[in-house]
Amino acid sequence: MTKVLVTGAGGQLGKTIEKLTQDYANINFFFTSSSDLDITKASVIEKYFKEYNPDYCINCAAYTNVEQAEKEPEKAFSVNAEGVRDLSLVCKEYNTLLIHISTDYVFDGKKARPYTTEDTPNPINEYGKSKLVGEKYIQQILKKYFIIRTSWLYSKEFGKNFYKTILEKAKTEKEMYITTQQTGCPTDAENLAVYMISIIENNTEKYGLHHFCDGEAMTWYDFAKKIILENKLTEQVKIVEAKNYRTFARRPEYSVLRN
Ligand SMILES: NC(=O)C1=CN([C@@H]2O[C@H](COP(=O)(O)OP(=O)(O)OC[C@H]3O[C@@H](n4cnc5c(N)ncnc54)[C@H](OP(=O)(O)O)[C@@H]3O)[C@@H](O)[C@H]2O)C=CC1
Ligand SMILES: Cc1cn([C@H]2C[C@H](O)[C@@H](COP(=O)(O)OP(=O)(O)O[C@H]3O[C@@H](C)C(=O)[C@@H](O)[C@H]3O)O2)c(=O)[nH]c1=O
Repeated sequence: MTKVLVTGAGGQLGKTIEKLTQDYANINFFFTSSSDLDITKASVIEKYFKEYNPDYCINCAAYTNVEQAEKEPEKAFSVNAEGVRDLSLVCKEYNTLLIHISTDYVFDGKKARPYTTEDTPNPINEYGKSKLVGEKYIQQILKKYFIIRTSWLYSKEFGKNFYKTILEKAKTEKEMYITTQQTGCPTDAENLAVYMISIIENNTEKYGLHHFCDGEAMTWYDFAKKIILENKLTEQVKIVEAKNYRTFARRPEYSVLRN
């Protein structure tokens, strides 16, 4: 049996992976949440690896609050950069293959065509900066790894995401103002989870940096309209184009990833 340790498993992606595990009888998953395995505590990481000795570690642990990261960047860096560094060091010690998730927000959004893995990142917010440092640590410490950059992740079931926020807002608001100033690819967490598990199942050796998204580029405004349509709420709520939706963090205007 292949042993897979999943960190940050209480979040959107971790829970999505957990839901799929019954389809993979030859993989033994071990799920840990932030309260069991805190990746900012090196000795705790070490303890879990010693006990479980995993073949793979899927790291879903991250500080993902883009707005809040501007106000407390040190917290974002502690998890997304230093935590990832310490996890990589333990992966090296135990010969565990790390599958790590990164983000489209490592790019500045000035390009007009899909970003490839060859494009130079230049993050414009603290979340993106912290995730990029995390990527660099992995590349420095490990010879073999998978870094999978994805974008605009949503699960209809788990966690906090734009899809669920729009449905929640639709319960109380008649009009919703949604920005047209960013373009990206919404990605269903289930598709990403299946992709990551397929790397393990197939013993894939295409190590390195990869981009994975669902492939249909749109603005957040387009995505909100889609969500409302899909949930048959067009009579109840109107989606209004916003050109100046104010946020604390800057976000890339264009962050479509080329798969
Ligand atoms: N959400 C998105 O739109 C996108 C996400 N990504 C990346 O995908 C990955 C998964 O994101 P997603 O599931 O959506 O995010 P979530 O915020 O839903 O999940 C992240 C999980 O990490 C946990 N966590 C936070 N700090 C620590 C820590 N120190 N040690 C262990 N666990 C910790 C959180 O636990 P707790 O809640 O208890 O703090 C939470 O359960 C992340 O790497 C993220 O950067 C990439 C692109 C898009
Ligand atoms: C709720 C809401 C948001 N917006 C805007 C704000 C922002 O510019 C954009 C997206 O909003 P959110 O804050 O939900 O999304 P955001 O937190 O920016 O999502 C990002 O999360 C991190 C973790 C990633 O890695 C990215 O790929 C991306 O998914 O939509 C509106 O215009 N109207 C609204 O009513």
